[in-house]
Amino acid sequence: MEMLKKLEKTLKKAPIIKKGEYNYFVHPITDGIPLTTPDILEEVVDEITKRYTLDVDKIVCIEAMGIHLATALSLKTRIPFVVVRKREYGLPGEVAVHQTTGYSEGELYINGIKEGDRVLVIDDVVSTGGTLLPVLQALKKMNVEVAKVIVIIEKGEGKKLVEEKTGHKIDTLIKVDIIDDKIITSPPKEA
Ligand SMILES: O=P(O)(O)OC[C@H]1O[C@H](OP(=O)(O)OP(=O)(O)O)[C@H](O)[C@@H]1O
Ligand SMILES: Nc1nc2[nH]cnc2c(=O)[nH]1
Repeated sequence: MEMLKKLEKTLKKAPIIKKGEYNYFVHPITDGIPLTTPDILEEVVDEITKRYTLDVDKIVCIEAMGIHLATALSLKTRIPFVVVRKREYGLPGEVAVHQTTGYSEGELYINGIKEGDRVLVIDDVVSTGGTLLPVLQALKKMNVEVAKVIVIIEKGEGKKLVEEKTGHKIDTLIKVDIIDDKIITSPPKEA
């Protein structure tokens, strides 16, 4: 993980809270607390632009903790971004998506993306896959071309599940395991 020093260092010391039975790590990239420094944001988006060529029309992120990533990436690449919101707008063509995570569930609403758009989907973490999977399935039904899926942190089996169910490769920057209340980081698990 030579390139993602700050991300790795801060993840290793991230606090873990219990949400029911779910072990939830708290980190600036995924929660905006305790402090999201320009350095850590820059390290992440610099690594993304170093590793991947992003020839897409739009960056698609998911509210809430994909928005700062899309913003930083958009400023760097000049590619505009769209937010899949937790709020219904009722705009023509709006598509609702049911999201579930290890600790919550709700609706997400897709606006601003049309058939034929070539997009990058970016999010902060994939854990159960209950957010990314239905979003990718909805975009497929909308005949949107998902050229790339990037998630900063992979945790649990969600990445594998989403790859198997959608056929998309999910590119991640770092893998997190929580074992005996300790955070272990490792390079992404390549399928
Ligand atoms: O793979 P999953 O189990 O779906 O977990 C990943 C999702 O969990 C968080 O979203 P959430 O809506 O919980 O919180 P946020 O509003 O802080 O982004 C995170 O931003 C991911 O979108
Ligand atoms: N910050 C954070 N976000 C999550 N989203 C799904 N799982 C997690 C987690 O463990 N930590």
